[in-house]
Amino acid sequence: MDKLELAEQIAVLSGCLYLSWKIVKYVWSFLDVEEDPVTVLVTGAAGQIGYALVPMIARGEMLGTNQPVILHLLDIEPAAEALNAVKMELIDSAFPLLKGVVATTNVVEACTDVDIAIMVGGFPRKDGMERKDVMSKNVSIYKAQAAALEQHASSNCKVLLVANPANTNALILKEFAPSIPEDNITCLTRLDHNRALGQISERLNVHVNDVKNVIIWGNHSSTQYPDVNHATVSTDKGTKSVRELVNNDQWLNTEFVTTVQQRGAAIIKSRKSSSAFSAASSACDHIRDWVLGTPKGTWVSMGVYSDGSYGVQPGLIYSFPVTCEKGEWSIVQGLKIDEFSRAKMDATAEELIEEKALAYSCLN
Ligand SMILES: NC(=O)C1=CN([C@@H]2O[C@H](COP(=O)(O)OP(=O)(O)OC[C@H]3O[C@@H](n4cnc5c(N)ncnc54)[C@H](O)[C@@H]3O)[C@@H](O)[C@H]2O)C=CC1
Ligand SMILES: O=C([O-])CC(=O)C(=O)O
Repeated sequence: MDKLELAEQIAVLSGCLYLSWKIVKYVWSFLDVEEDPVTVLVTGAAGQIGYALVPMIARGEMLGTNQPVILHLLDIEPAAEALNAVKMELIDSAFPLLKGVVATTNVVEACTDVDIAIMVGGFPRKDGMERKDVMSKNVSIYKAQAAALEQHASSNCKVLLVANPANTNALILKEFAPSIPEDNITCLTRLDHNRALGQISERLNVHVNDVKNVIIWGNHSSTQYPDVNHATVSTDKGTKSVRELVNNDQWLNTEFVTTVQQRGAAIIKSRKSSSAFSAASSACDHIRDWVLGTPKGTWVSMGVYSDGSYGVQPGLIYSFPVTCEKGEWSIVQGLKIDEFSRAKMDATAEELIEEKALAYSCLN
C-alpha cells in the first residue's frame, strides 16, 4: 500500500469514527438518562439568603440544569414555622430537578449524607456592627456543626461557609472536623469578586461578562484587597488590561478599593439588612465553578486553606485567585505582586490572624 492509499484509509476510518460518535450522542440524548441526585444542605434556610438561595439551587443554577438535587434545609427551633413555609413553597414551585426536601431543626438529620454543605445559618451583622461583634455567636455554632458534618455527611462533602465572619467560621469548622479534607472547606468571597467586576464594568461602560480576573485577597471584611493588576477586558480590539483602560490609578487604588470593601456595609445602610440575593447568587457561582470548573483562561476568588502561597501564613482561610477543574481548586501561581498590593495583602492576613486568636478566646 502506498502512502496515498494509507492516508485515504485513515481519512475514511476517521470519518466513520466521527459518524459513529455523533450517532451515539444522538441516541443518548433520547434515552433521557438521569444523573443521580446530589444532596445539598443549606443551613439558616429560613433566613433571607436561604430564601433566595434554595430556589436557585432547585432550578439548577448551582449544579446545572441536568443535575437533580435533594435539599436538606436546617434552621433553629424559633424559625421552624418559617422553615416549613420554605419547604411548602419549594413543593408549590414544582421544580423538575428537585427530588426531595428535608426541612429540619435537627443538625444530625440535616447533615446526613450531604454532598455539598452551604453554611449560611448564624447571626447576621446589623447596622453599626463589625464582623468581630458577631464572632462569639457564630464560632460556637460552627464548632458544633463541624462535628455533625464530620460524622454524618458524605466523606467527600464540599463545604462553603457564608455566615460571617466567613473565613474564621470556615477555619473553626475545619479545625473541629479534622477528617474532612482541608481542601473541601472554603468560604465565600465570590460576592466581593463579583462586586469588583461590577464596579469595573460600570466605570468602563462594558458588559460585566467581558471583565475577567480581578482578585479578592484575604478576609471577607473591610480589609479585603480587591486587586485589578491582572484583570482584563475583552474588547473588539482584543484583550486589554483594566489599568490601561481605566487609565486612572488614583481611582483604582483608592475609591475602587474602598467601594468594594464597604459594599456590604453600604447595602446594610440602605436596606437595613444585609445583601441577600447577590450573596445567594454568588454562592451558586462559587459552587458551580468549583464542581463544574472555571472557564478556560479565567480565575475566580475563593477563601481557601492557605498553603503559604504568596507569603500568606499557612493555616488561615484566605481568599486567593483559583482555577477549578474536576471538582478541585488550585491557587493561581506566579502572579507579580507590587509593593502596594503586598502591604494590603499583609494587612488583611494580619486581621485574619487576630480573628483566629479572638475566635479561640471565644471558644474557651
Ligand atoms: N460571605 C458573604 O459574602 C456574606 C455573608 N453574609 C452572612 O450570611 C449570614 C446569613 O445572613 P442572612 O441570611 O441575611 O441572615 P438571617 O438572619 O436572615 O438568616 C440567618 C438564619 O440562620 C438561622 N440560624 C441561626 N442560628 C442557626 C444555627 N445554629 N443553625 C442553623 N441556622 C441558624 C436563623 O434562624 C436565620 O433563619 C450572616 O452571618 C451574614 O452576615 C451575608 C452576606 C454576604
Ligand atoms: O457585611 C455583612 O455582614 C454582609 C456581608 O458579608 C456582605 O454583604 O458582604
